[in-house]
Amino acid sequence: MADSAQAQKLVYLVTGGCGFLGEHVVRMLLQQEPRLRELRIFDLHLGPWLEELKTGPVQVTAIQGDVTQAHEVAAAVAGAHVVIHTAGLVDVFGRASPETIHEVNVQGTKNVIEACVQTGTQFLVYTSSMEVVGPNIKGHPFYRGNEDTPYEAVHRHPYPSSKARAEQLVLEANGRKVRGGLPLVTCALRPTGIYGEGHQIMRDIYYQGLRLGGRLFRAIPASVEHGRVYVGNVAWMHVLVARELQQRPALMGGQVYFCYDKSPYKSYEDFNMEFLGPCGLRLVGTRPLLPYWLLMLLAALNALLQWLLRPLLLYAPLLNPYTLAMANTTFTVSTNKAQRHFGYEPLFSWEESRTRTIRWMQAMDSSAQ
Ligand SMILES: NC(=O)C1=CN([C@@H]2O[C@H](COP(=O)(O)OP(=O)(O)OC[C@H]3O[C@@H](n4cnc5c(N)ncnc54)[C@H](O)[C@@H]3O)[C@@H](O)[C@H]2O)C=CC1
Ligand SMILES: C[C@H](CCCC(C)(C)O)[C@H]1CC[C@H]2[C@@H]3[C@H](O)CC4=CC(=O)CC[C@]4(C)[C@H]3CC[C@]12C
Repeated sequence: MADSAQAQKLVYLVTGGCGFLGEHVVRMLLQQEPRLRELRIFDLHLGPWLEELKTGPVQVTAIQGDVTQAHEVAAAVAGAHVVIHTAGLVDVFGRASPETIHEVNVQGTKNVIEACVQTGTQFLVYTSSMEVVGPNIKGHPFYRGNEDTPYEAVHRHPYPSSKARAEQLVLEANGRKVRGGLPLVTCALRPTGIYGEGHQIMRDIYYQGLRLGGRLFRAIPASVEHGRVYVGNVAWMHVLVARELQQRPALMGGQVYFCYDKSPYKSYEDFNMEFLGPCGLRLVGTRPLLPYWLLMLLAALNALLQWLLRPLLLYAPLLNPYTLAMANTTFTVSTNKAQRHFGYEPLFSWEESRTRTIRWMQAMDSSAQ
């Protein structure tokens, strides 16, 4: 009876709800969360697609706001039962300054936590990242690891450092008393590299391939495995974890969960070819065409150029020392913790995830022509 008493009673807030992952979380909540009364979508930039959601049975409230502004966050959080905090500055290309990345990812998360405490919101789900673990600066492989696998997590880059600090703050906040006296229940989800409809980096690589006459050149050995997970499954995990956190706070509060599904273990480039291949692109070479030291040199040159050109223009290519190290270090996850703790099974099979992603890329292609 508890469930029917709660029917259509809950208010959810999704920060970053207009981003790549955020949009999938929003749509998944509307499809899969029957207890939803109101869905608040908080983002710096609101998408026009939100309008089409406003005609359904759930009240959809779009809030244009900035997570770095505590008062804007508090106003959005007030009265929400659950907050899913996906907003973040995802930048490993040097587009934003380290201070800005820290401000959005760390201060923004502090603001969300404080808003929950002050306004009495009891459940907080944080979108963390595999990057809070690694790959580390020493390039140690993480091979089919799980949440308990020992690994020396050492970061220097602002993005993983900020995600790690934000995750720590969220986990430490578990158990704090919120307004009204109930304990805050928090947990963090750590996606590996997300792919699927709307993935900007995949789009960039696709257009890069087109500019190179339909070819991409292998830079990374096929033996280096990189963990990937389909955006629909990451979204589903967020919906499920938010629901189950309310049922099993003692088990799930303060926990971290990797996001995983049945996507195959492959190198970053070979995995991308699962989608780029059917769109007409070819990966040239069975081995890297350039030796690693030369790639490292080019990456360093890109970093230097970025620094030199900064006063004039933003030069932010895909290749830099950090992205090269990321792509060139094995990092894969093999775990069933989410299944054990809250019954997670991927909603989309690998075949379906692949088909959906290819269909999106082909549609993008035809609309570009
Ligand atoms: N894309 C990936 O492969 C992975 C992403 N993540 C995490 O998932 C979350 C979502 O990432 P994506 O969807 O890929 O990125 P995204 O850039 O597409 O989405 C982030 C959203 O946050 C919003 N946002 C940024 N700064 C904001 C601010 N100051 N105030 C309010 N909203 C702000 C953006 O406008 C955007 O809509 C991030 O927290 C990211 O760290 C974690 C693992 C992998
Ligand atoms: C852009 C990189 C691939 C470049 C290939 C090269 C060097 C040959 O040109 C991407 C390789 C690994 C990606 C990252 C990884 O999937 C983990 C991530 C987790 C996040 O939380 C955010 C995104 C990312 C950092 C992702 C970004 C692109 C790569 C570095």
